[in-house]
Amino acid sequence: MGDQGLTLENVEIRNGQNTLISINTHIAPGEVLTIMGPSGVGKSTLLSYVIGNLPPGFDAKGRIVLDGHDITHLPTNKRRVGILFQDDLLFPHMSVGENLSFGLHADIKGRAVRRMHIEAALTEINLEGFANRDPETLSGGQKARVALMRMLLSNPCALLLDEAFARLDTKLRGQVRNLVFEYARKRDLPTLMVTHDQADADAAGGECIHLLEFGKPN
Ligand SMILES: Nc1ncnc2c1ncn2[C@@H]1O[C@H](COP(=O)(O)OP(=O)(O)OP(=O)(O)O)[C@@H](O)[C@H]1O
Repeated sequence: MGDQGLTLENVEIRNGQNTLISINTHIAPGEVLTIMGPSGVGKSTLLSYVIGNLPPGFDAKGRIVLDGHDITHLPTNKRRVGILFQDDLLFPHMSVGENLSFGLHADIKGRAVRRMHIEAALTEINLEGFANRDPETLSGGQKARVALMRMLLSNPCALLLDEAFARLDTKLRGQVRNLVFEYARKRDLPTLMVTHDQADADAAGGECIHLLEFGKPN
């Protein structure tokens, strides 16, 4: 068994001739690494490399190692990396329970067993009895909690946050952020957060890397 946590080993992402990002770092279980920097510097592209979904036109070098396993060449669905985006909308044509079921790991089989997991998950986020609700009838905070839980139900071993709180108003932002960090700590998930908001970085409390225009950390 290798080191626990998420390692980006000499990762370099290029867009044609330009080096966009160059990073070499390790995030221990339960810790948050924040990445900040100007728009277009390549923050989201880095996260897409970590989940195995680099857009066409980019090249990347370097290894991604999760809990001692080299996941660099694994398909996205085998990486055990969860991601939350700012536009993490719930599927509107599905109930809250069906949305959660979408996240629930495929290894969990049987209708009754899956329903039990979903009920437990709803209780955990204080939304007991919400399984049949239409997501459109939920408040912003409730939707954010369901989106978080949908992602956690896939049992990720690392967490990525791509401006995940950007659309929430200040008060809600703080609450949802605290909840996400609480889960990350509780489940010992190494967390890589991209944000423009210093308050997110402050709340995370861990290391913060500021990327400059050409992707070089200062
Ligand atoms: N799918 C794509 N195809 C081609 N170029 C892309 C694609 N996605 C992003 N880019 C370009 O790659 C560069 C990095 O984009 P990226 O979204 O990673 O930046 P970012 O730092 O996350 O920016 P922001 O803070 O605005 O979200 C930008 O110049 C962008 O225009």
